[in-house]
Amino acid sequence: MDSRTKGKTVMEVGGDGVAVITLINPPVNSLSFDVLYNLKSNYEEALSRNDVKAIVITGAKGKFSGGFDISGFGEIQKGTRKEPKVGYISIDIITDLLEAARKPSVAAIDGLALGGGLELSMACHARISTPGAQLGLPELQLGVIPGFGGTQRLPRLVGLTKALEMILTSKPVRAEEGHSLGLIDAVVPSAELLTTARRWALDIVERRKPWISSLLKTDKLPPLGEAREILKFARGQTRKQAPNMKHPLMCLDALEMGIVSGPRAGLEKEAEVGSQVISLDTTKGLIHVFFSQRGTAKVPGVTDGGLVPRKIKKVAIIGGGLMGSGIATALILSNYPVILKEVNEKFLEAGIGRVKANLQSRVRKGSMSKEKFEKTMSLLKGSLDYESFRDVDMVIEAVIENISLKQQIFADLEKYCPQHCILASNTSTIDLNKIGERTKSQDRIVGAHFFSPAHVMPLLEIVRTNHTSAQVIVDLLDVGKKIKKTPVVVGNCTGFAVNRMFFPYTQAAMFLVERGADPYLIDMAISKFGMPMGPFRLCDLVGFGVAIATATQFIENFPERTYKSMIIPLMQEDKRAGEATRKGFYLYDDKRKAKPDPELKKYIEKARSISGGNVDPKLVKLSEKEIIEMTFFPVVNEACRVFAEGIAVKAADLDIAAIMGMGFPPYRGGIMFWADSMGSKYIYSRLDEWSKTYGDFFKPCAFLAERASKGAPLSAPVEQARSRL
Ligand SMILES: CCCCC[C@H](O)CC(=O)SCCNC(=O)CCNC(=O)[C@H](O)C(C)(C)COP(=O)(O)OP(=O)(O)OC[C@H]1O[C@@H](n2cnc3c(N)ncnc32)[C@H](O)[C@@H]1OP(=O)(O)O
Ligand SMILES: NC(=O)c1ccc[n+]([C@@H]2O[C@H](COP(=O)([O-])OP(=O)(O)OC[C@H]3O[C@@H](n4cnc5c(N)ncnc54)[C@H](O)[C@@H]3O)[C@@H](O)[C@H]2O)c1
Repeated sequence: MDSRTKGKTVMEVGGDGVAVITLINPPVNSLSFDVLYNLKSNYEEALSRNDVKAIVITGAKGKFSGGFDISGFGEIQKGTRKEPKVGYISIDIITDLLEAARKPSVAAIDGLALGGGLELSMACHARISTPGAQLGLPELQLGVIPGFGGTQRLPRLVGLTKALEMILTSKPVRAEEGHSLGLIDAVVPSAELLTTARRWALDIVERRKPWISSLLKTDKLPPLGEAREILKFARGQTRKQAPNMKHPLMCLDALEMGIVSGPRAGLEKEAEVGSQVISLDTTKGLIHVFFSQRGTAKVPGVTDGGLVPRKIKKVAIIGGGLMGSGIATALILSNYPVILKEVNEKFLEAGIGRVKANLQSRVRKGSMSKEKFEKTMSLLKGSLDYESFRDVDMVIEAVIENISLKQQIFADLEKYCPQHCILASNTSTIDLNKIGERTKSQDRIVGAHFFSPAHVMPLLEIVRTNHTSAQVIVDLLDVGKKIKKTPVVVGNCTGFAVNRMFFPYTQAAMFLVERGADPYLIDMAISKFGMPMGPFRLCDLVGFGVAIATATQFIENFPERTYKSMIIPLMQEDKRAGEATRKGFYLYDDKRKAKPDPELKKYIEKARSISGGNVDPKLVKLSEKEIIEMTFFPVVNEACRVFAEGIAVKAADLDIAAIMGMGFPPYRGGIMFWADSMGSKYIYSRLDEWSKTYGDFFKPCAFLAERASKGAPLSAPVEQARSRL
């Protein structure tokens, strides 16, 4: 393959008169422009050759195609590649050359056919797949729309309702379901895939099998009135679920056009809006997230040294509380045998009970069978001592946040665990060097910071100290992948990356209400921005005990930039400690529904008199934009410090950490990506102005000041920015 080209297709013509065109672009045979243009020329050749009667399209190495090459969108967005004429690939090549050809084609699908991959196969005259193949149109999740005819062909093959479900949820179906839906014509074992597809193609030529153009099918489409009602409902749901995104509605426009005005008009509309969505900010954010998420496991100096992850056969967890039970659940769900250690029978039983409850909720929802539940639970063993730790490969400590207790535990672990055993802590704030102070095992001590609930939240912060060995990080990255977490490797400091970046978020919100802003309007503005909930609702959910313990760490470690509000401690004194006590910033009913509490005013006023601050008329009437800036720019400021100190290797890691650890809206691309969309100069100038009026909590850090002075992006690598400065 030419090193400048990205992928290719090859064509082989058999003695049976079938031309097999294979898509080759590892690792997922994505459809780069090179692959698509090669496919076109192979196709033209196949159509012009007298020895070719029919065509089979397949993918190399057990994968049909993962869709259009996503990096192509980035090239178009950056202007490094000119977008082809609107509709050129979808109409000129896929529809007019391929689907309308005089010779039939069959798609032979192994592994996956996603996005453009499935769309290409839907333009073929039949689809044969192997069992378990994944078929889907996940484009909306990337901020784009199916742009190779998927909005037109999928409803015609599987019906409008199912097509909408597949497109709007981005969820693929398996081959077996695809077969029952009419998307797949036959499911055959892998070894028979190509022979069956060839025979099928020749059968179409001989008219033993129907020659079907998906685009011209109408039998699965509902009558027009009904279709309009279905689309109206889908639009309503989409507006509710994705209020800040335009592309899902634009996708529905293309679907509707095809149903109302016919498939050709639909294809044209799809091509038009498909081209428009590429330049939306939300699309840029989502594509950045796609690559950043896959980049977190690439750690310079760690994963590029040829180290192979060691096999972790057995894991021990110390502490079966909220976190320990969640971590145990995540591990046994991925088939790791786990020992759970607790202080006494009662706590052990409670811990195992929590794991059981986590799994039972899956059984209740129908996502886990009773047999699988029993089998999974059988991987968990309880223990009250360290005897069974003698053959474990990894320990994760998850006891209460108490430094001397953790130090004692690590000293014990050194005695009982084998020498190769990884010693991990789930601490949220404590310096790992201190935890390991009483051991000689610094090279195998690492942070495995899960987020609550640990079996649900997708992020795993892997915290390395200056002594943690690269092998231990590689091992933990592998465990993270196996338990389906996105790992982010960060350095050791108070709060690591996520908690440290986000500590100013709640503090900014407390500051604003003490100066007269309405807490419920703040929560509303932040939810509208796309966070799962606002800072006050979040404090209620986390509980004031945890909130105070965490705030104390930041007050101790970063006193010069911590806003010390008494609102939460005052409420806690009155035994309102958040949702668990049914009273916090909100009042909670039996169904845990939150409602504002007029009593809250009393605590705010008292806190204000303690801090000595005054109501500021400007802050009473903040616009939504101002609320967002005053709560998130301090977060950006702290993220800059985290990046400048090398706690995160790449700014993109902080984006993923913010999205997966705090629920920052993915379509905004993450905290640093979002900040760069506004520019370092602007953020610096706002923080600088507020710090002059309201104090050092808002003071921009040196890194931000430096980048702003040169107009450099915050996310540029640290060295590169230095050399530009
Ligand atoms: C004018 C243009 C119109 C275009 C119209 C068209 O309708 C648009 C599309 O088709 S958009 C693409 C739709 N496809 C997808 O969204 C699939 C995205 N990929 C995935 O979901 C997964 O990668 C997977 C299920 C295909 C494989 O998952 P797995 O866990 O096995 O592996 P990774 O996710 O780690 O991926 C391995 C490497 O492959 C790269 N990659 C995957 N898909 C694509 C792609 N479509 N384009 C480019 N690159 C892709 C991924 O980045 C990984 O790369 P590394 O460098 O990290 O190894
Ligand atoms: N709660 C969160 O949201 C959260 C999130 C991330 C990390 N963390 C961290 O995880 C750790 C645990 O937090 P949690 O919320 O699960 O606490 P928790 O109080 O729910 O559970 C701690 C458990 O540890 C047990 N324990 C205490 N000493 C022990 C010992 N010597 N041997 C075995 N078990 C012992 C206790 O009996 C208790 O069941 C803390 O370090 C915390 O900072 C918490």
